[in-house]
Amino acid sequence: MAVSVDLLSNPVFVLGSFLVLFIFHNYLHKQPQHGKKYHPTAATVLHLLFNYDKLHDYMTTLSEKYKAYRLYNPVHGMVYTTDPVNVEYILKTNFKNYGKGYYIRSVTSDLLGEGIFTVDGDQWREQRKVASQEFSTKVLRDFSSVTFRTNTIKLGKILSQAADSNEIIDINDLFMKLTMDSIFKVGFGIELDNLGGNEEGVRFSLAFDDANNLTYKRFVDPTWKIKKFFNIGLEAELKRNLKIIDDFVYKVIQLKIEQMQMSKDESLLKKDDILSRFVEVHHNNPKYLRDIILNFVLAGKDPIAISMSWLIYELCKHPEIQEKVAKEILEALNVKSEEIIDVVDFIDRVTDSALEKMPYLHAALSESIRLYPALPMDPKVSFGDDVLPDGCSVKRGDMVAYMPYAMGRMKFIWGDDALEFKPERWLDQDGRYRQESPFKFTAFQAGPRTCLGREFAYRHLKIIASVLLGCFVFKLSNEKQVMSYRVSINVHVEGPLRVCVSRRSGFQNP
Ligand code: HEM
Repeated sequence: MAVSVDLLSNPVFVLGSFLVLFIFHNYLHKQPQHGKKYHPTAATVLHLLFNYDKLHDYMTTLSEKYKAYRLYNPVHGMVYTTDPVNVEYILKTNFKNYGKGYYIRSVTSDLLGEGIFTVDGDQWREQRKVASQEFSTKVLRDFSSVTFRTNTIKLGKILSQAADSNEIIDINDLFMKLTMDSIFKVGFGIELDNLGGNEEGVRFSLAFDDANNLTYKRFVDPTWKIKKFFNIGLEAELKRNLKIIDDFVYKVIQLKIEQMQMSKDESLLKKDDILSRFVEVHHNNPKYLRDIILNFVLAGKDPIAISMSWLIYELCKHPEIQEKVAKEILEALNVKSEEIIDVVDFIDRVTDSALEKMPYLHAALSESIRLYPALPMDPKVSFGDDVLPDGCSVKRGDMVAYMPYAMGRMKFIWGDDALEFKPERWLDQDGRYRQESPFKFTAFQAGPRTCLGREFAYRHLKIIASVLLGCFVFKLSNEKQVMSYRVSINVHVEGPLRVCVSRRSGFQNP
């Protein structure tokens, strides 16, 4: 056993074996197989490991050559596509044939259990039904808006102090804390207070982020199961993080169950948060509640923080666009240039109807999500043999992934200016926001499994952005800084995003 683990850790052995298999595989696939056609094999799964730090740019480069291609993997076939026609087929037309399957579930289930992100079939349908009902309730809408407003005020105050003291701040770190606090409050009715520096909250958040990254690494490491078995390397690290996460989450669940059981007067018990409503029905199943919590945190926290960070980064790189966004916000909120206002007064004006008068902000958000989609690559498993609309075959058990990150950079989809940050591409001649086909703009997925939180996400992004951009001007502390991303389940900003903030005229100390 020890010998095989040593060999698996030896890059020369692993690379050599792959090269031999790769050449053999290429030879086989060049032979006609009962008239079937397969996508060209562009590289091997090991190339993903070697290019891990710039994984999505690497996949984009391959996508510039082929709209769909295979990566050689001895375990199962891997097909990657940026072709909207294939994407529509996988996500909608033949939805039944493509799902998470055993492979994706086995990679993600230590972290996400049997939550909505890992299951298929009836299990998925049931959870989707309950979650859709939750998302459509007025209670959730109102409670989440209040929570995001309250936490945005906290963030506004931190930025005010930074503006007064000319302090450089890491806005990415603040967004991660803001969204963790907000999602925890909406999901579980608990003040985590990451923004205020609560130690336990910060510890949980770090463990969650690390577990998220380590889980993603499994997709490119064919030896992860062996490492898990021997509890070595990254798998040992993942196990430590999962323990921190589980200890914390089970404590939250226990507390919630006790609170609900102790409350004598049912009518006084507040059940605004999502966990309270699930506890009513599933209080005997803490594992199920744990999975719901973690899937909800994964769904809601990172995508909002990430989208805000990339938006601020792009607006720092394009100060003229930042001014245009701010002008629209101030007009929509009816803030006069001579008016003196603080963050609390400001947020009172950010009503739903005011947010609807901000199509340019909406466009700027879509533009940064197009270029930096929270989920850069989304793999599905083919449940049966199939032929994609481009005429190429996939076999039962093959993984077929569409790639929102690479798709956002394809000239054949967005035109020659695909790489430019240009909110105008989302507006019609009259300046009204124009929806794109979900099979071209795939950041929220599409078809029956489309993101359930899309409307929720835009509303919260617009609340945060309208307050921050209406009250402050942002600049990169180092204007030459070029941000890169960290590879994980979500496409995070790599490292700190250091910015300087100054007040807009008329905006005063709260
Ligand atoms: C910019 C923000 C967001 C983006 C880009 C985004 C993107 C996505 C994507 C790509 C999926 C499909 C994932 C998969 O294949 O497993 C998804 C699913 C989902 N999203 Fe979002 N999301 C965002 C925000 C949110 C928020 C804030 C929530 C809720 C709080 C949410 C709730 C969900 C849920 C419940 C699903 C699972 C749908 C299903 O499998 O039926 N999302 N989202």
